[in-house]
Amino acid sequence: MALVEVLLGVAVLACLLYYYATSTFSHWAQRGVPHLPPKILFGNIKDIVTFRTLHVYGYQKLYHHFDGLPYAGIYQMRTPSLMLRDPEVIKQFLVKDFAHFHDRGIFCDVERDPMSATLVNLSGRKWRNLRTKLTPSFSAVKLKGMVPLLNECADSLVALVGASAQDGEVEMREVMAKFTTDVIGSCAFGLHFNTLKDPDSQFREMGRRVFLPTYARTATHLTRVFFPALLSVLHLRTVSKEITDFFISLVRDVIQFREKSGETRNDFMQLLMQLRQQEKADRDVNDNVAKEEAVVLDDRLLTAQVFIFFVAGFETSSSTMSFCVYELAVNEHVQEAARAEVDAILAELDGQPITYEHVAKMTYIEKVLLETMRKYPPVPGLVRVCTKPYTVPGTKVHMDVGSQVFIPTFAIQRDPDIFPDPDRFDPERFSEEGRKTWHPFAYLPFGEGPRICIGLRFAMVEMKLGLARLLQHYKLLPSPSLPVPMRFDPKGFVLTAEGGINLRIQPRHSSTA
Ligand code: HEM
Repeated sequence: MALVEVLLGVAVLACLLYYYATSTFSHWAQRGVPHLPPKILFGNIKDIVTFRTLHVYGYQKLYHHFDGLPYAGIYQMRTPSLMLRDPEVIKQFLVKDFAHFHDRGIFCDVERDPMSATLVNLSGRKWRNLRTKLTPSFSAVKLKGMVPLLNECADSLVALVGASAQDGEVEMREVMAKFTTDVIGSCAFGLHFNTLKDPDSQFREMGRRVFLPTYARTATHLTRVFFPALLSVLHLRTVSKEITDFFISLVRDVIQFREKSGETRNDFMQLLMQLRQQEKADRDVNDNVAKEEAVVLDDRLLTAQVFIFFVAGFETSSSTMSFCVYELAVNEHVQEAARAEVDAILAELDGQPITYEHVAKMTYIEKVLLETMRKYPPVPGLVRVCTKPYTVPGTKVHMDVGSQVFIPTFAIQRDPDIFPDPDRFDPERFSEEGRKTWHPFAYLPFGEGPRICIGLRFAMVEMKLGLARLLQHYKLLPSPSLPVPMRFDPKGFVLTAEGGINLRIQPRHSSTA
């Protein structure tokens, strides 16, 4: 009898599990949206979830399965997701109908996971409110003030490349990670330290831990996107307690130091501290913002924003710069053209440090970076959730609140029908003429619409300046061990070159040898 009960229990549990795993699988058929038959538990992304295929290639395969269609339905495990393909449709969702899709649907639990209340994760009015507050910190005027800090970091970059060359070879991924850590440390956290000179700095170590490519981390990211509720049920944190505590105490120390010493600096920390003070003054005068809409820039929220500048800004820029030097090394003519531009600008400066205005003149280097991000978008896909019931224009496809939209950036930017010969590295795709050949919404490395990357301009200045200084001092050549074409690390959530980017470095002037 007991055995029968146990078997019955197991059978009921199995049925419930089966129901849970498949209950969403009629979603696209009911709406008449083209789709592929999903597999139990995995939907259409089994090869991605089981790490048999790198995520970008997995989505690229799905994308091409629906060639010729403006959109298609996919199942990301059991979550139905509308995959947008046509740039005009993408524009419709990201810009014209933004009011229906302003959130990413990412788990955010301020109490348990204080670092989760970031501009990237927040939703609705809270996001809007915070975005409005933070936007002025990224204005051209503010960035201009940060160029001297960037110049200091670029000096260290040049020195580090020279110092780390072993038998003339340097692993550039690590060097670029140190440079962008230094930049964020200086411009966001207001630190006077130098990771480039001190390879074991704790700050760099924390950066390494946040981004260490592991299967577990990729699995947590996937859970966060596709099963946000599970994170909460399992009491999982997106950022470990150790890392959270490190950043909270770091920010607290910097704030206390500045408040006590009266020291100021042209960095994001200062701008956020000013914002906090301004906000406090406004609150004292005017207390009429509805509570649920208000975002009060207290120490926790301030720390979370500085932290997200680090998370969103460090790996993305470092990965772009690494892929960029890779392409410059294997495309010598592009490198020479970029160097000619740098030399001409430096000649104008006659030994003075590079200014914001001179960075703006680096139009060829800009094209090189844009082409790098076409081939290697650091964020290879965009996600939105429906926040207000929606019907896809000109169709009967109805979307409920909470349903997901996915834009496969990597696949679109490597689609040969949009960017012919997509593996060829050609900065001229971004010339005035080149730009006329593709739809602006087919190029999305920074996203688009009101939720576009807030750090776009900062990242471009940082990367242009760093590259210009490298080209000023070194010739970059492929080392014999450099894989051509590029191979990606299968464990990475962000695109990472497998085995690093080893380049041969030839100093142009004896002083940098
Ligand atoms: C090469 C460098 C970078 C790339 C490729 C990049 C890419 C992106 C992308 C694709 C998004 C999502 C946009 C969307 O959903 O439409 C994003 C959002 C964001 N990025 Fe960046 N990013 C870079 C650098 C930075 C830097 C340097 C910072 C800060 C200093 C930063 C801060 C943010 C923030 C806070 C958001 C969330 C914006 C919002 O939801 O309102 N990013 N970025």
